Amino acid sequence: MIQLKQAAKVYELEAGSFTALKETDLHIAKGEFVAIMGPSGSGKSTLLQLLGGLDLPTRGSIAIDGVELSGLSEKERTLFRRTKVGFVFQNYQLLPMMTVAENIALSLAANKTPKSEIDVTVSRLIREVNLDGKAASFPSQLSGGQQQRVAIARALAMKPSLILADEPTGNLDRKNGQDVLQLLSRLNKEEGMTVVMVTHDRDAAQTADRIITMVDGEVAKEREGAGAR
Ligand SMILES: Nc1ncnc2c1ncn2[C@@H]1O[C@H](COP(=O)(O)OP(=O)(O)OP(=O)(O)O)[C@@H](O)[C@H]1O
Repeated sequence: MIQLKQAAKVYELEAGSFTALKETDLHIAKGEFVAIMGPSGSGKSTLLQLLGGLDLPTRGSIAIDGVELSGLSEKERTLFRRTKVGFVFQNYQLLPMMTVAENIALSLAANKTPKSEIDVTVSRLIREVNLDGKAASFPSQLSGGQQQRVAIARALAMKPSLILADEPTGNLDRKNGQDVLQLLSRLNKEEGMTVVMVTHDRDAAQTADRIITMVDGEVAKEREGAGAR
């Protein structure tokens, strides 16, 4: 599914260059659930951005489903991202002036999906993330856990094969965090989605099949998570 070969990310700054990710080889199989842990600044978000084609490596290569991302034009990469990858962020990133249904429908509308099809898909997704009755609510009227479930529904709208989540439970209390983890785990186990999640929370990481620990821009440790058992 995802193959990094000697992929590195170097930022050029006025003070000199800074290596956020050292040459990394990494393979993530289709249907795998991987957690990425590590201290602040260790390169977790940098790695996640490369995995989703939000950014390109300065050296080395990254391929998703055999497609070499550096070989795509900016436009092709945007289309690739929009159809293959669902992103979930710590702060949800919902549009405050739009309802739950409108937020979920955004990428479908951008892709010129017919209105009747959008309505059916949005209803199905609202049910799937357990937000029945909230279609017309605005994000500010929802709890953090509910907002994150809207963000997950939005990420699922284009039927991506890969979900990338950056600290999806970071702003949530235990119960809401567990609901979000259960949802990600179900999408992974029952719908075969590949999930890569950055987290600071050891318990959350245990949801995964494999836990990767980054230190100073490199993969320092890999171990099995409870999800694999
Ligand atoms: N656009 C950028 N320009 C310059 N340096 C950057 C840029 N993005 C990230 N960095 C640096 O790269 C390093 C890794 O950042 P990254 O966000 O990947 O870390 P992280 O492990 O996700 O940290 P956190 O847990 O705090 O989110 C940091 O030292 C950061 O300052």
